[in-house]
Amino acid sequence: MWGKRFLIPQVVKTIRLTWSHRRHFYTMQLKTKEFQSLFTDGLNALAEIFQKHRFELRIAGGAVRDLLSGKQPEDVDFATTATPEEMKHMFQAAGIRMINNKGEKHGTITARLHNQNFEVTTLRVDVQTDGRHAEVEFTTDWQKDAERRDLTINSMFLGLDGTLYDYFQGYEDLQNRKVRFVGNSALRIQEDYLRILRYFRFYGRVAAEPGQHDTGTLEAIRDNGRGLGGISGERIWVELKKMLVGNHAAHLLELIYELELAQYIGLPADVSMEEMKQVYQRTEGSSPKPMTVLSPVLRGPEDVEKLDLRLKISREEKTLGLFLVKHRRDLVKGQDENDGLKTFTDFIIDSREPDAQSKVLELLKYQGERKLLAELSRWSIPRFPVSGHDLRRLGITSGKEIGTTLQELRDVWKKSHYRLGKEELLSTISKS
Ligand SMILES: Nc1ccn([C@@H]2O[C@H](COP(=O)(O)OP(=O)(O)OP(=O)(O)O)[C@@H](O)[C@H]2O)c(=O)n1
Ligand SMILES: [Mg+2]
Repeated sequence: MWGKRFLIPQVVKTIRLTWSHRRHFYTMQLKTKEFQSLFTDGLNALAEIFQKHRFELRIAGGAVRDLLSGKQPEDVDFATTATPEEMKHMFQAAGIRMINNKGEKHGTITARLHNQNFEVTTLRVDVQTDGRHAEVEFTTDWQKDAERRDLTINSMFLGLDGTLYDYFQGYEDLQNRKVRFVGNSALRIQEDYLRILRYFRFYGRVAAEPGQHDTGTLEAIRDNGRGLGGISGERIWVELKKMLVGNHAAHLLELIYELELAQYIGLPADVSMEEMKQVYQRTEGSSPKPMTVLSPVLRGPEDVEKLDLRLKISREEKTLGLFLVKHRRDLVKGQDENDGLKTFTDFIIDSREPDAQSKVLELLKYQGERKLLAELSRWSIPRFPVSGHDLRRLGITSGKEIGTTLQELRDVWKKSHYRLGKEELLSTISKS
């Protein structure tokens, strides 16, 4: 019925295949406007330094995936054969500033050129030491670095001359809209259990239809679901949110339940999927917030509290969740055919909730009230025109009386659809 939430990016067709199958990877030339636009003064200067010192420098991972999908990458990570020490010497010799050396242990140096930061990471292999901590070992072998990455579509490198280095058929998978782990799924997941949720998120980003998973992949996820229990709530929530506002979110959330992952990520067990699927359909195309899409599986305030305890959601997300579970059934379109919005605007005007209007907008998305949603988006809270000061001027002195009169006037004003002005409202008292 509805189109896709987001257009799934078409894989770029302008790639020129220059030659194929050199050993077990092939190289291609990518020259798109998104790629060209990366070549700022900063990047050109960076490339020159690596060239001068004869170290290779390539774009790595997510940015390559995005470029091949015709999408402008948000952040671009670089990979190199130079070690962090070698980079430091190189940058120091060229008088280039390096910032926050936090990543250095894992091989990342951040250099600042022409007011732009560049994160460059040494090729590495993750070596497991005690099964919990990964120790890194630097390498100059590009394939080894590709092997430790999560998904084939995230395992490619792009040379600055536009050559694509693809060791695991990532480009083919992207064209076929397949999401696959690199090599053995279970091993990749055990290296970082968050990858289970990354798999779902990228499935939403890449796959054309719900339900086209390799059975082996789903088995590996099911077998390793418990590992999510050891992943920090913040990291889980970041991934889960991206999944919820992407394509196929209802299908993916259902899979989370089918694969028995819910308990490890703060979601209530045994909930009905029906309401969730309906809400997903209703919110299609209305840019719902992640919490709005998730809330149908939250049965009441306790479920929101539990979710917060596990995932450390923001205050704003939590209050929205509480608001939706509280009002999804009792705050509904009124009888007045000519002003269906009235129940909602009255609620907003009387509400002490911060951001009441934006919460009600999410409620209307949840309820699928598209017409009212459009109307409320254009509406702005009218100001009640009478103040205590006005009443004192009319000779009302008792604080209590001022309070009750103001309340009565507010009711008259609301009944008038907020149309009556100050004089009209004040004239209703003198008559009574
Ligand atoms: N758990 C993870 C996280 C990241 N990566 C690798 O590191 C790259 C960069 O990670 P990140 O920036 O977190 O994700 P992106 O894939 O770039 O996605 P996004 O567009 O959301 O940044 C990924 O492409 C992937 O190769 C990985 O293998 N396993
Ligand atoms: Mg990234």
